[in-house]
Amino acid sequence: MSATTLKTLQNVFMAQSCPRNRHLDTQYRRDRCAPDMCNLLPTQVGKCAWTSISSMQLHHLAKYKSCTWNRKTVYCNAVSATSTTPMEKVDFRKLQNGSDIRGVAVAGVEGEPVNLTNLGTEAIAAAFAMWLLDRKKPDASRRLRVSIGHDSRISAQALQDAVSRGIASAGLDVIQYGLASTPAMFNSTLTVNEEFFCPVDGSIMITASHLPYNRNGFKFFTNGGGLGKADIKDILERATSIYDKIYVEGFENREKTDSAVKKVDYMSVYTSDLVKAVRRAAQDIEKPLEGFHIVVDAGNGAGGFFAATVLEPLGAITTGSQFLEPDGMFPNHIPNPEDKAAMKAITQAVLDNKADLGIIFDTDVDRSAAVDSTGSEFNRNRLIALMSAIVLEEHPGTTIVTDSVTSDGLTTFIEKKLGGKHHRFKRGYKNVIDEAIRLNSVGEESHLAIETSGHGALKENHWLDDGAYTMVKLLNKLASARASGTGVGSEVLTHLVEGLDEPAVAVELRLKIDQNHVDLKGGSFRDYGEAVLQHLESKIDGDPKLQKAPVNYEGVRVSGFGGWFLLRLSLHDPVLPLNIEAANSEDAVKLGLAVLGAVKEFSALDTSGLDKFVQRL
Ligand SMILES: O=P(O)(O)OC[C@H]1O[C@H](O)[C@H](O)[C@@H](O)[C@@H]1O
Repeated sequence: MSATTLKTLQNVFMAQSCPRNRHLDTQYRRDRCAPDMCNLLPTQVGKCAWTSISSMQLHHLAKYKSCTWNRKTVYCNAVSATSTTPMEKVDFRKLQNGSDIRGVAVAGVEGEPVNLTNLGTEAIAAAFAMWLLDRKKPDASRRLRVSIGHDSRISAQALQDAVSRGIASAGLDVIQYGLASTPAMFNSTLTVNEEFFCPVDGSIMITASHLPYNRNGFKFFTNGGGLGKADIKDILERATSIYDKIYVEGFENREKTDSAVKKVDYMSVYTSDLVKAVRRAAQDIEKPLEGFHIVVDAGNGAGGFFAATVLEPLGAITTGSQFLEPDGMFPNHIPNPEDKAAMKAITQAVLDNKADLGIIFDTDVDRSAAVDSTGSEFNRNRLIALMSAIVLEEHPGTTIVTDSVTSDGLTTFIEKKLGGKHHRFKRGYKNVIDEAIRLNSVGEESHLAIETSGHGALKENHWLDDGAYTMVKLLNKLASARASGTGVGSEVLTHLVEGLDEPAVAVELRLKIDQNHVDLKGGSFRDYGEAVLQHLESKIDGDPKLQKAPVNYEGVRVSGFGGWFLLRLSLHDPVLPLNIEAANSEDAVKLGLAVLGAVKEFSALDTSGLDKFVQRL
């Protein structure tokens, strides 16, 4: 049997769907660099220089504009498929997590076997390339190109190589960014800068966001935004076919694919755009944050760049910033603004350093939160309130789209104090962003889509879900207030959220569904969860002290006892998250009891957390 490679397989698929791509792939194979050709001569300016390169290869290289690049930012290396690991069966469907791909990439955690292997990753990347080729045909001047970035996880390098092999196997150009943020990856599909091979046609971020160190995954982008659930399903189906074919035909004689990979310091482009945005907001002052002391906590994720390449060029002092070094074991705290220990760490850093402001990011910098100089958090509803105040100053009356677990006090604040409209939608950053885009398309103006999780996206920033840009909006406010003499320090921000009614009690309890329980009768946890919700709803209908929210897009949201609760299905897990907010513990417990009364007969539901909560009085 002849050796089967991902490349040849890919050619079969491509030849079927796109004959022109087969030509490009042939061309690409001729052009690609053998390992010994990949030493970039540092003295050569303007053009890429190769050692031992044939005139034929040079001819082809010269043909593509993408081979003219800036020596300062580009290096070349080879991606070779050298793994000799036996192939294991992969259930690709299980890797889908909403609009992301997530899996276990590192062995060693009991009960969590690796299901995101290098070979599986190669197949997924090849499948994304095919998906892209179906939507976007390369023109004669260049091949399609895909940028690849990663966060600080310990599996990042191996997966980056595997993704590169998968993309190159389909005949697409690979541009590696190394350590990067998720929003920067999306941004690379929009940037116009040929020196950095931008815009790229597609982009892949290797990240599992705030999940533990052994996980990893992928987010995919085109200039239309992040791929949605249906696209991810499609990619995983394609990956299954690619992988199964190799699995059946054998992989041990697999031909090496020594494709050239370009490496670019794209983060310098992205961060200089952030710096420019703040300067613009402060009447083009070079150092509008001069003298401000701002500490950053990157939680050892990818966000450490923000201190040295955004804040410092703007004049801010960043001493006392912490956990800026990437460390995929996350030794200090989970990089996630929703995590209490993480918020405590940045708050402490602000107080210890007597800083004006603290900024915290999640691992891949699509989420963020802040802390003012007194240690008061701009997180969850308070961050949404602050961002709403800023956006509504710029766009009076606009609609703010949020996730479903936002408080009643936030609605009152946005609508009564700020004069905007609060559209409380579903949980999930993609849901919130897509809803804001939809509202605009039907004539309802919206400029901000933001979640309590710290994900935020603005229309002015291409609906890019960007934790760093969210923080830039706060910096703009600080800088412009000082430039116009209307305020100094983070009081300017604190002042903007005055009047926000915050409940004394706000809890989230996550009730697990045991998927193997007999009560599921072999059905899915989703069906079971829906049955719980339906039952709760019917109980509420008969209770005069409780009122269902007149407009609600997710789960069962109920007002009563001066507070509210929301029980819904988690987007990803076999869990029913329950949020309760009330003015005091007694009322919060009454709300908890109303839920418990309705759900206790569902024996597959673990209500122990709720039991404990209602006994707290
Ligand atoms: O439904 P849950 O389990 O609470 O998770 C919902 C959350 O999942 C992920 O973390 C997404 O990034 C968030 O946008 C979303 O809000």
